[in-house]
Amino acid sequence: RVLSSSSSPTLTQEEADEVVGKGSSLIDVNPPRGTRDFPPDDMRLRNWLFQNFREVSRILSFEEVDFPVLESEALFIRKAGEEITQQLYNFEDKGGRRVVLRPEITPSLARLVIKQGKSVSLPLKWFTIGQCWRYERMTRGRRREHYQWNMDIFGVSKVRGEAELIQAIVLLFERLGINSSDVGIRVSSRKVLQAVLQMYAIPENLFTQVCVIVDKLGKITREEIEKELLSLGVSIQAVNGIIEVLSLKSLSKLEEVLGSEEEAVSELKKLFSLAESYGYADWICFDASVVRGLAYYTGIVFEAFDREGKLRAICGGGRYDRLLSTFGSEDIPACGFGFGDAVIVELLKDKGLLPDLAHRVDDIVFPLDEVLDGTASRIASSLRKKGRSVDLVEDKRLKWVFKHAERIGASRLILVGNSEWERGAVRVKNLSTREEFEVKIDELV
Ligand SMILES: CC(=O)Nc1cnc2ccccc2c1
Repeated sequence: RVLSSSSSPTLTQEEADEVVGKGSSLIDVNPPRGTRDFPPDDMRLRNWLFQNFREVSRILSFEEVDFPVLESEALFIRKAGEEITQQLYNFEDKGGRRVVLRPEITPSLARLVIKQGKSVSLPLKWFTIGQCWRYERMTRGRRREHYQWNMDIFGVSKVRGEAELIQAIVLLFERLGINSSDVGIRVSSRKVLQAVLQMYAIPENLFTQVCVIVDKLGKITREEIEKELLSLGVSIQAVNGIIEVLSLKSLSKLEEVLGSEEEAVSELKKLFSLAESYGYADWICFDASVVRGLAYYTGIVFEAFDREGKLRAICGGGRYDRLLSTFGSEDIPACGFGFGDAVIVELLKDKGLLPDLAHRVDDIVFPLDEVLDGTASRIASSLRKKGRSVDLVEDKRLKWVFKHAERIGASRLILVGNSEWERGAVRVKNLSTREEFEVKIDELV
């Protein structure tokens, strides 16, 4: 019964295998490769993070929606060479249908908006927190699932949409104790790249693939990027022009290159002006190298990063005005972001901002004599009906009960003893003041 004792630390796989060696048929107790269990401590942290996601969504007056984790594979088949579509967790179900564990949320959102059609009034602002999957060769030992908070606005074509989304992100960081000296938000627009491709007369139909390639700037070498662009038929002059413009970090320099009439420039200037009005201007900076790796972005794109440069992007998003037409529907202007549950926790750890979330209960009820177990149950039940969280403990020595009370942060210890009970009372120990007094049962609240 090695695995049952709760006091021993979790067994390593080797120890568990050793137990198997003793002839018992212990199954592999680990979750599937690349996935996580959430034991109580981890689940408290996750609930704390998700509660903050929900609170910010409420404050921005977004409505919660949800979708199946399982989706039709067709929703995610895209030809732009994105990493996310090359790692689809896809399979054929028993009905011969091609399905996937979704790698992202946005296509499901688009599907529901199309399905709801005329019955939704625009603009609509929806959010969800959902698990997303990828099937990656475990060579990189990376996770195959994570939870993502998504916020999306459909029916707003102006940069007010993106400005609202960025406020949500800033509010979330501030709620977690992160400030603009810890984290910045790089902002650009795919219309910058679009303008550059036009300057070099590169065919429109290469736009999406070029975006996916230049998104890898800083992740793979410049030679690699050049090679992939050249293989698309982009001239070496265009490649150099693209990389030169994408290294711009000043909006006025961009205006010099593209001119103030260029939509990319006017939209970005409007967004930075709105940022001043929202009061989050010190969080954002123009950085033309931001393109994001998803094929369907068409305009403003943004990503939050830690200013120490230690971590991958914390969250990211942008405008995707032409996603619905890729599913055969009328286009509706849209913008949104995804915020994963992994990098943010690394950042909080680095900044010493992880909250101390202990298991807390209000009362422990403990019969000092087993003949009082019925009475103890009655007391526990009446406290629970009043909404108090009660841990009813039996078959334990009093010493253990005191330690347990400390461990779970109980506020009160209610001891049911024969002598008190004869007087219709119980002994109550206040575990923060250490005071102890006798309380008539009908005065116990
Ligand atoms: C840091 C991390 O866990 N990233 C991660 C983990 N799982 C994913 C699954 C699908 C898509 C993106 C994913 C990204």
